[in-house]
Amino acid sequence: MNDIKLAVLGGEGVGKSALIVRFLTRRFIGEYASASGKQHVLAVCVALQACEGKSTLNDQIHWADGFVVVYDISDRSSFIKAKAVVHLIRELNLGVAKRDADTLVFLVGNKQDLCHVREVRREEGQRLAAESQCQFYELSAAEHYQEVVLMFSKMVHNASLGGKSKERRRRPSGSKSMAKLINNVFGKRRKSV
Ligand SMILES: Nc1nc2c(ncn2[C@@H]2O[C@H](COP(=O)(O)OP(=O)(O)OP(=O)(O)O)[C@@H](O)[C@H]2O)c(=O)[nH]1
Repeated sequence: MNDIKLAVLGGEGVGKSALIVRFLTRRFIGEYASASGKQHVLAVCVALQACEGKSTLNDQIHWADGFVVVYDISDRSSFIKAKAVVHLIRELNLGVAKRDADTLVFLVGNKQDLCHVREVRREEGQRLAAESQCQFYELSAAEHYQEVVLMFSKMVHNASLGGKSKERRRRPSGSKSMAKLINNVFGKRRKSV
């Protein structure tokens, strides 16, 4: 079995859990279910209260094979947070595959169904993604099942080609202890599926 570990990052209430639940269960709000198939995907969802320090972030999320940074298009403050996180990931050189720099960090503008109260223009998301060498998605966990699945499937695929999983599997620290560490650092509830 090939384990893929994804860190889903973003401000509070941007829809991190909703996206993960959509991907794993097809439901918008529903029960959590285990992923089946050859690959086991662990998605650790972290709500960022304040911008964490460089070394702290590096110490705590370097284990991830891929990063999904989420903001809510109807909440500008969540975009500012996402921007800070993306910059930090880039500064720390996390999520850089040898093949392509942009394969392992995705910037996701969620809640597209709320575009009538939009605070972040699509172009702003696109620009940030282009500047930071991320892939950009704007979608809705509430309404766009296919797009959510496509986005995560692409990330899982990219991460499985990243080659970091193999190296990491030899490390003594497992995902459970890492998740615990994240909880300590961010001091926030964590959901893992
Ligand atoms: N309209 C709309 N609401 C959404 C969407 N995704 C999530 N929500 C709602 O946004 C709220 C927060 O969603 P969560 O998935 O709990 O967000 P989170 O980022 O995991 O939140 P924290 O655990 O607090 O960090 C819930 O009320 C969801 O129903 C979406 O695509 N559209």
